[in-house]
Amino acid sequence: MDARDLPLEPGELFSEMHVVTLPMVTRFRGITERELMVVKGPAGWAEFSPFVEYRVDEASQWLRATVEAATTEFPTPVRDTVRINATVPACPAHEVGGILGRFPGAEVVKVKIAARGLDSVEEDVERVSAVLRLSSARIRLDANGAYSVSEAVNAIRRFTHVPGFVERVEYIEQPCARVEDLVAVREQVEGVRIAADESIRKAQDPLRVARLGAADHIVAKVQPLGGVRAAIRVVEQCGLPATVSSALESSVGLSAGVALAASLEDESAAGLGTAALLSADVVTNPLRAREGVLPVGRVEPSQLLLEKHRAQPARTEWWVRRLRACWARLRERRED
Ligand SMILES: O=C(O)CCC(=O)c1ccccc1C(=O)O
Ligand SMILES: [Mg+2]
Repeated sequence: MDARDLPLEPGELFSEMHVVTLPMVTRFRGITERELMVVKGPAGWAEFSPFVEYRVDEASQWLRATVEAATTEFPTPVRDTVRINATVPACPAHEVGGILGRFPGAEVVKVKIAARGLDSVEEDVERVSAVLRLSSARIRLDANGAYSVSEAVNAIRRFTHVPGFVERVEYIEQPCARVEDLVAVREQVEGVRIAADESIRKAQDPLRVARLGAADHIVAKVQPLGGVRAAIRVVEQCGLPATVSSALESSVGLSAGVALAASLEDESAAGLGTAALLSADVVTNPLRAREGVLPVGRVEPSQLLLEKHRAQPARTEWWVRRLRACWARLRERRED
């Protein structure tokens, strides 16, 4: 469904709307609980879960993905399972073994780094060393844009001294926030590929990364890019290899990510194993990888779990207001 065809109110399209608070196994991205909304539309269940600090402008883009999932079938997949990467938060090195144990069979591990910029580089090196020691997987790092150009160059140099790193690294995701800085890092660092995440999903113009030669690889996320089809277009137009990744969604949102990953011609282990970082979900059989792969297909929340994890009334009201504000924003823009 196109924004121009949206009915006046979300309640006219969605027959059910639920807000839940899901506890997490470990702190990730500064949070220990994931608050999100799931809705039921004519084509099935869909998730609406922009992070709580996002404003209407950014959050309404995520709502496009929700509307797509609730009203249309996903594109025909080209494979029926999707390989995932393990995701290691910026945790102390001694926790790495426990985290890796939650992702059996993953052949790639993504490690969060730079929680405090270059100040955390020693802890980051410890964590990366632990990953390389405890698994034989390939490795990806994600700095979430925390470094300046010179900090990125220095940090990357430190990582390349860790035994096994150079041989096993796939890429470093978003070392710096600005696209121009990614270009500079890419020019100054040899032998380590650069991936763009925020520069794709938070950009007015996601194709700028490819035009300026700011990355070797991109990360594609369904909700921030406005849906599975919109994400496929971004990947095609960028012309760069792409990794599909989650926004720390429930299994409902993850299943849309799996639909995207299963639609792309080239497969790259997806960051969609993050149900393993939640200690509860809205479906009875969470989308947890077995032998490193996830199945393609829709999922159905359990009314019991929706009830069990229902958010506090004030938080539910906040989400319903947010949904309506984003809905109004999409309808306003329907002439675009
Ligand atoms: O890609 C993964 O392995 C997991 C998902 C992930 O890292 C993530 C999850 C929520 C918000 C941002 C990010 C990110 O890639 O920066
Ligand atoms: Mg990232």
